[in-house]
Amino acid sequence: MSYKRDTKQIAVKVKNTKMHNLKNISLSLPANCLSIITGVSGSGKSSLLLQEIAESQLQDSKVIEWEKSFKDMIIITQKRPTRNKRSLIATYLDVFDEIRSLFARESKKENFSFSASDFSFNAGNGRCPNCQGLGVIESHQLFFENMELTCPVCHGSRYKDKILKVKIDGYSISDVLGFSIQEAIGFFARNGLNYKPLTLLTKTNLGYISLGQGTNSLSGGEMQRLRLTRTISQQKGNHHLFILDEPTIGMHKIDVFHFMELIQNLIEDGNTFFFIEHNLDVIKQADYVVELGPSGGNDGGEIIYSGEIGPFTQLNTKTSIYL
Ligand SMILES: Nc1ncnc2c1ncn2[C@@H]1O[C@H](COP(=O)(O)OP(=O)(O)OP(=O)(O)O)[C@@H](O)[C@H]1O
Repeated sequence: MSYKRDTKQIAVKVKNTKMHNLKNISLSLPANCLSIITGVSGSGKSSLLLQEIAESQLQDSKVIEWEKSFKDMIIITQKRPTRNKRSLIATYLDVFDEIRSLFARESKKENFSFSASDFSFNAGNGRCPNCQGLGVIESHQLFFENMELTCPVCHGSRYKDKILKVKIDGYSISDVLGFSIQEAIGFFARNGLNYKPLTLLTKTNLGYISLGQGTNSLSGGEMQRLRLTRTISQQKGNHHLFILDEPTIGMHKIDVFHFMELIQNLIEDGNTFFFIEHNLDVIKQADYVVELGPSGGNDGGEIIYSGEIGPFTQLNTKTSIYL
């Protein structure tokens, strides 16, 4: 079923907010559409969307009235969720357990008889004892920041040699962690693993990152797209509200195009998106726009425009003039 866009179908009403620099403003945002909050730096976008609206799910708010109930509200900001060195793309997407079980089954065929936990690099008997499965060791410098050096025992593979002898299609588990997402799809498909989260990731143009890359090494924009992918692949059904903070930051024009295709498809499926966004290619694709301004700080916090995208493109605001 494909949902019809109707900006008159209200998701949330904001009444007289004075959060930070916001000047007692009221507005509403539609359900089942893409709404974009834009405006110059410091105009109050985060105060409105990330604080006033998003935080109303955590506490009662006199200012926020939800007109539509969503199954879930998923807020994805620029903040990194974890600095955990052991969080990899594969573990973050919940696909690593399946890989480990596959290798454990293969080891039995080859009479090694390893268990899935032997293929863990976080614990167990299979990981390299020198680096505890990190593949790197930290070199402590007196005057400089600590440096990470490739582990001299496992040479970065994270595992003991006996674990690396188990191969599928000629690849060890360490080789599989070295696959890019794009390469891993073929391996997953051939071996009956769930490759849906990987194909979804390629739609957000992250097909180039590797399964074994640490999530702490991703940029803010990459991390948001990874979190979006994980959230979508874990969700059953639709009718979710997604709040994203400049998701296309750092993306090339062509990447933005593909990313927006994914977002538009998710809206067709019945989801609602609120973005903070400056990217003109994205703003053009919005159904509904709110521009805050006219400037930052105390000189901001007013509504310059709030309504459908069509009339907005005819105006001469600081944003619409470039559309
Ligand atoms: N916790 C806070 N307490 C007091 N003032 C705040 C707080 N957070 C933000 N502000 C102020 O409110 C104003 C709007 O900030 P906000 O972060 O909402 O702007 P923004 O439009 O999202 O900016 P940017 O595009 O630079 O992220 C700024 O003047 C900011 O200094």
